[in-house]
Amino acid sequence: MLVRWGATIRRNELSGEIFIARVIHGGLADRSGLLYAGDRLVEVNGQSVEGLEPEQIIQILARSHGTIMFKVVPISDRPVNNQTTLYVRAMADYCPQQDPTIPCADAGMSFHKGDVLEIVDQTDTLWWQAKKLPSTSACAGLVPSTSLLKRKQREFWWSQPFQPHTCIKTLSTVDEEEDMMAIDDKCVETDEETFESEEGEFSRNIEGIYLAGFRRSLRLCRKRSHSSSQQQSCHYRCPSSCYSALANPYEEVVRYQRHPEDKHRLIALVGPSGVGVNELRRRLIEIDPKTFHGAVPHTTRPPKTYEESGREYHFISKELFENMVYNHRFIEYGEYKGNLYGTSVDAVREVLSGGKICVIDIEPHAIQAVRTHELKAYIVFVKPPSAARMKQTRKNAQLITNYYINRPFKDEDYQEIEESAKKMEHQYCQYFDSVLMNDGLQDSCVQLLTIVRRAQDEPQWVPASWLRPSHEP
Ligand SMILES: Nc1ncnc2c1ncn2[C@@H]1O[C@H](COP(=O)(O)OP(=O)(O)OP(=O)(O)O)[C@@H](O)[C@H]1O
Repeated sequence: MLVRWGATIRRNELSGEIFIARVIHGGLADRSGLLYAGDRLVEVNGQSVEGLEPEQIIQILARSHGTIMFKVVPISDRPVNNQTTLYVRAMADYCPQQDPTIPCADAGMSFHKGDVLEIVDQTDTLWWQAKKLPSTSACAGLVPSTSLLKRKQREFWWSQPFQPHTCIKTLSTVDEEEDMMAIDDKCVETDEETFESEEGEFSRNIEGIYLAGFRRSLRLCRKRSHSSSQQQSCHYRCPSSCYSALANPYEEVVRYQRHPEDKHRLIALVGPSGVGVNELRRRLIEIDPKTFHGAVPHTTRPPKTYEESGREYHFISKELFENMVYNHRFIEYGEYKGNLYGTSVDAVREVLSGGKICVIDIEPHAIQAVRTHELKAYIVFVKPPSAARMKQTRKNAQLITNYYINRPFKDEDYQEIEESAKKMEHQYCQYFDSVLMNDGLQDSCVQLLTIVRRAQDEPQWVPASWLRPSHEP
């Protein structure tokens, strides 16, 4: 292996001859244009390599200074390089140092979930050559091909001891059970009536525009359905994360820039419960309600006297709701106190068709439902600062939990938010287009505005399938 010179060698076990195994794209050998994969190595610096082991040749090279002379017998049919460059997003982590099967660990390139890789050479069916973008290095590194990485993932997966999967937990479900025993009168225990009469802040009417999608019952239904399903298997709850990662270690991506006349991209905020996703979303819409809008959710509960269908909710029958579920019309849905609630693709479409930017918040398992050719969702992960920092900044903040609305934060909440964020990031970071740390609220709002503008107006990597409309998603 001649990494420093940008090539690797192999020994033919039958003939004992040494061949150039591969030339690393952008390396010295490649740039010289003199060495090709398949060339037979005869001499190095005038010394015959006949009968030598590859390791002995490496030692000769290591002792060499200045110019190095290779004498080779060129391969008769030099391959014509007619490959097109492929861009992919890594859906898995890879570390060559931990891979005993890589032909040359030093020539390998590590990557993490979410990294965008430029695949510059796919000649070898097992080992591709790639650069990590943005790249400052001219030289590519070895990465496993799709088929090889899939195989590795499958082997790794099967070698793991069975662990019942625990989905990311909704805030304070266990503590709240205890709280039920000793109701803190500073908090308000949640019941449907309380919620429906306490909607004020969340459905505020500004300049004649309703802030849709902030209803507490909707948020609670999400928490309830989340906590009640924690015993369900991983495959049922989050097929988007574990299983599809096994199936697609790389996702082909292309550069996409929205044409000013195209519909806006959906902005989907994801974050651990309590981190401030709704606060940020609400503030964004309040800053510019003519530009930003939430999606009006659907529910099967009957409307209150002051509610209008299509404003607070789309009020529909259970039968119709179930039909929409059956036809995959919901991005997310759940049940709360016998009523169904959900955010539909149609509700998002309505906002986008009106020329506005639709901003919603979703649970991470719903990310796949918005990563479609039509919605072209831009995913912003809202990340908490450290627990210590949250303790300083969230003194007046209030939580909506399974059992209470507007409960002040406790120390355990900060820890839970921090841990939940770590799990979320670990499991879903490959889908995050931006990460926003919600430290100071003012700052976070400014950052979110910048992120949203960038998402709409600047080129971004998106799944290649989005630009091939016939291949949804
Ligand atoms: N950066 C911040 N600094 C101080 N307080 C904040 C900040 N961000 C949010 N808060 C406050 O924290 C509380 C929880 O925020 P929010 O309701 O937006 O949580 P969430 O992430 O939407 O969680 P959930 O989905 O469980 O309701 C609110 O009182 C909100 O005003």
